[in-house]
Amino acid sequence: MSPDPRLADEQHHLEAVYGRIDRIRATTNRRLRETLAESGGTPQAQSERESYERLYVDDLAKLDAAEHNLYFGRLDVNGDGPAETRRIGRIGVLDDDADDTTLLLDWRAPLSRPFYLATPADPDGVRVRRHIRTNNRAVRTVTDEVLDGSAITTDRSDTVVTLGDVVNESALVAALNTARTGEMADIVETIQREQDLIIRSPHRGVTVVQGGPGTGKTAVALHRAAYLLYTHRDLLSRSGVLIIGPNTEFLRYISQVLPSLGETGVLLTTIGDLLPGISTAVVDPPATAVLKGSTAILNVLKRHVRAYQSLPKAPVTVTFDGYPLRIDSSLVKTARAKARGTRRAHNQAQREFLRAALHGLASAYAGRIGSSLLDGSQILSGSEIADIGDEMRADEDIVRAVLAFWPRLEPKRVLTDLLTAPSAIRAATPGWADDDRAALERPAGAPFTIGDVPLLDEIAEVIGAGTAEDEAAARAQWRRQLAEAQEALDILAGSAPQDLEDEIDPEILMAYDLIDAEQLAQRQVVAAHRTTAERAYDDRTWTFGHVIVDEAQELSAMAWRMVMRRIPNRWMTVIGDTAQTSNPAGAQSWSAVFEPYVEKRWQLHELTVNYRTPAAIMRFAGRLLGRIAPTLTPPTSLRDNGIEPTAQRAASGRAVLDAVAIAIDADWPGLTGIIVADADYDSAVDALGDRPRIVVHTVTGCKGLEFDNTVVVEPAAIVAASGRGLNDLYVALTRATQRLVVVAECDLPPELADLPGWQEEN
Ligand SMILES: Nc1ncnc2c1ncn2[C@@H]1O[C@H](COP(=O)(O)OP(=O)(O)OP(=O)(O)O)[C@@H](O)[C@H]1O
Repeated sequence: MSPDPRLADEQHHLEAVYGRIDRIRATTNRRLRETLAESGGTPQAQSERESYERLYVDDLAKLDAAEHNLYFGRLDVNGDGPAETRRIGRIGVLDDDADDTTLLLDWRAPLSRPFYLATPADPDGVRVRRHIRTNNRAVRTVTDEVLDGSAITTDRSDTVVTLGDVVNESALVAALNTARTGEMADIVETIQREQDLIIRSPHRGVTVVQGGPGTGKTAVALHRAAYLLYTHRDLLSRSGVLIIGPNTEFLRYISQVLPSLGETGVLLTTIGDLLPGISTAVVDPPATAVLKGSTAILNVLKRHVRAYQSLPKAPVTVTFDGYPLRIDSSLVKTARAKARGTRRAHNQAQREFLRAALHGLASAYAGRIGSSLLDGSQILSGSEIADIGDEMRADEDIVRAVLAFWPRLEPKRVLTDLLTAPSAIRAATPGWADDDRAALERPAGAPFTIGDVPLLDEIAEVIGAGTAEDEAAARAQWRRQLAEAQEALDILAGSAPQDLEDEIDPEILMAYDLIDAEQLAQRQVVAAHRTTAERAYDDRTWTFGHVIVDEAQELSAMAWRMVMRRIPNRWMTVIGDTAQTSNPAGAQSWSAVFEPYVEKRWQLHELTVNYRTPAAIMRFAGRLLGRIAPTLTPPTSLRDNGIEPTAQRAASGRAVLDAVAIAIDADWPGLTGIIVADADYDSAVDALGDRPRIVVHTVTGCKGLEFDNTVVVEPAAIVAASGRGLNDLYVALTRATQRLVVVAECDLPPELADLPGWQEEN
């Protein structure tokens, strides 16, 4: 058989593309070297150099990341105009010839869209859609789909015709059958119609993507991030895109997808890591999680903060100018009323408290020294009394004594004070049951949990503070940065309808003003060389341009408040499956989550095809869905690989050991995941030792991940371990792309009892 001329044709084009990429790389490398060789200059010049350095390094990283399978698709189009060939790649590439010829169209460009949407029934002008597989800069295969009956089909056996709703079917099946590596791959070559509609959705509010396991929700969310960054580059490169995932293992799993699409600089984080200065993966017990996750905790936090605004039990005496003065309950009460009357956050209102208390002390002092000998009336003027108040402000002892009744607060300290003191909990929870109070309490020295992070964020709001680290950093930098801070304050004064209006005189700035100014200054001036993601990560008050939440069903109501604070424009993509919720404080319905924030202005999209789990496995897993969420339909598996799932009875006490032995002995191709209840995790890891291509996960840790083969250990233990045990089992059973083996010592749930190989005990 003669060589396929299409291969030579595509190879020729591929070489033109890589030739151009190599030239871009050489130029960027040269510029980087030149920038690194420069030194000295003003701080401004240095900062600019750092920006350029970052830009060049980023560009090089993007070229490297997109190198693999850079060119993958081609459309031969004959619409109304002349026939046209469009070549589609992971990133767009223009030639450096006189016409800037398009060598590759970016997959996100509108002209590329028919690659994902065209069908024989609706070809949209496309005559032939071609898939090009390359490896190491060489074209390996070329597959054509002829979409228009008039086209002359090349006489090759790999020509397939699009079937039903599935677009690019042979490439899709090949992608789905590829062995997993433990890192998620992009799906840019085979995005399906229902996925494309979400990825390119123009909706500017909350877009919710609900779909069963394996329906490509995560893939869709990541490609939507890439699409939005491409389409709204100016806006989103300044404000940033935030992706929130369930745990760091999951974030690691998905971390390469965006770089492979030429996008770096998106901030990926978990709820436990979202607040600057704290990082936690510790999970609360279920009863505690429910209490901390519900908005009923808001009043508890507010009451607890108000408890710091205290009254002296006995008068405190301070000395001014040799005269003893009393800080008593009535003086503090008056100052407290003034401070509360500002309706500002605790730390911000401290200034008014101090002013009012010093005014009270100054008046008392004036009463001692300035009363008329004739009638006892005050002979000092109001402004003289104010001057005395100012003098007192310079007296550290007086200020310290006054501020004991309105101390400056810091979120971690406030929360720790609450959770570790039964008396504080009791005072802040009137009407609560003692069991609930006990569930909130934790021993001194215990670490912060994921459920604490939204509480810390909420406290930071209530007291009007960043985290301690922020503030310490801001104070240290303040003197050096006053000039920039002042400039930023002007911006603040000019743009923000905030309650700082009356405080832009630099002479009377308090620490919190300077923090805001400094943060703004950092944003606008000083840190120009840091990426948007880095700046956003360090700043609690950063607001993003777009936020994506994956496994969103796991977020509590309090976690949603924290997320919403970071996205005031509410432009979000939220993906999840309420049937997979394992957090007892997580979501049962999307309307309950979103209506408080956007009322009816959110859109729901459903994905219905399971690209991951073969039909034979889904047959069993789907039965559990009937018990978890009878109204949801299990997704339809795209593939049936002919491998039946099986179950094996383990000997007494040997379920974990048998499961590990099975995984090792079977030596299946690809990646194998052993999924166990939390309590069995350590023994499974010990039994496995260090094995390539076999990993152990807990049911919660495997969320969002997938393996070619899975061994699910002791379903009864998984179900019994939590109130959402059935959901967890459903997640575990749907992780496999090829085969599933269940190993159990106890009886299986009835839905699984007819798994091939399982022996009921007599
Ligand atoms: N159009 C597609 N082309 C190729 N592969 C796809 C496509 N859509 C989904 N996949 C693959 O299917 C698998 C499941 O996708 P993904 O993890 O995004 O699903 P999910 O809905 O987030 O699942 P879960 O809820 O179970 O975590 C992944 O391997 C993904 O790459």
